[in-house]
Amino acid sequence: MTDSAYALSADGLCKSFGAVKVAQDVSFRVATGDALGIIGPNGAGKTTLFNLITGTLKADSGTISLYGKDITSIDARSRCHMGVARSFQVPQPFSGLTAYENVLIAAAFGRQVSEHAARPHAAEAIDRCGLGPKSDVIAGGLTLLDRKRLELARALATGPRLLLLDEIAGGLTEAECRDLVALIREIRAAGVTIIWIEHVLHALLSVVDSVMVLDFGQLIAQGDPDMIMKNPQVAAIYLGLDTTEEAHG
Ligand SMILES: Nc1ncnc2c1ncn2[C@@H]1O[C@H](COP(=O)(O)OP(=O)(O)OP(=O)(O)O)[C@@H](O)[C@H]1O
Repeated sequence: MTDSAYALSADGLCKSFGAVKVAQDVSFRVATGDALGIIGPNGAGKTTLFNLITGTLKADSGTISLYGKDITSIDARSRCHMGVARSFQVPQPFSGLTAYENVLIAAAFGRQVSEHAARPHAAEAIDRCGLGPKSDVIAGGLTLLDRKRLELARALATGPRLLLLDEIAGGLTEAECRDLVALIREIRAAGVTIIWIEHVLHALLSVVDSVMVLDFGQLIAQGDPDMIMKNPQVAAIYLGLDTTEEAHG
């Protein structure tokens, strides 16, 4: 595949906070239209990787390309305008504004258009995420599921080509989780490339084409979800299971 066939290419990303290495020579690619899952224990560096991709953090070394274009030295705002959007692990709406106003601001900012021109995009994102009946509700008063939907709606309103989801299923009931998975599938089917960090494995595995595993900032495995979940190193590190012969012996 040519470089531009990849929505995202990361090569040799390194990032440290003082002595703590949170990204250690991380390299991976996501083909356009694919969905990649990222798993790993708490503190493995997953969210940091998102911050490096969105540009809110600068890598110490390594490069990031979006559709074949090197964006390593491009700032976060420009990356957003180029089609990179994210949801946050803890929803971060403007809590005093309505759901619609939150999405409208995202649409105007992400698309670099006037408030007037942003309105149809905001309305579409609100509807797509099932927030139509709640559009006039103050964001701070929304339920957890609706705040997660609002996170998605705000990201979608920017018109993303690459959508980064950070633990969006956490804290939801089974039924809410199913709704969210259906919505993410729809977004993906519309051609948006997805990278999804998630601890709720059954939700993640029902959507993604491949999974990569981070531990202490290192990419320790990547590939087909079934193969990854059977990988003894992944079981030992991620699930805390000892799968060695001795453990069974
Ligand atoms: N801005 C920062 N300054 C210093 N240390 C940081 C900063 N951001 C993250 N860290 C540290 O980097 C490590 C990786 O954090 P990160 O949030 O990327 O992990 P994570 O895999 O997303 O974890 P979780 O699953 O708990 O969300 C942690 O030890 C964290 O405390």
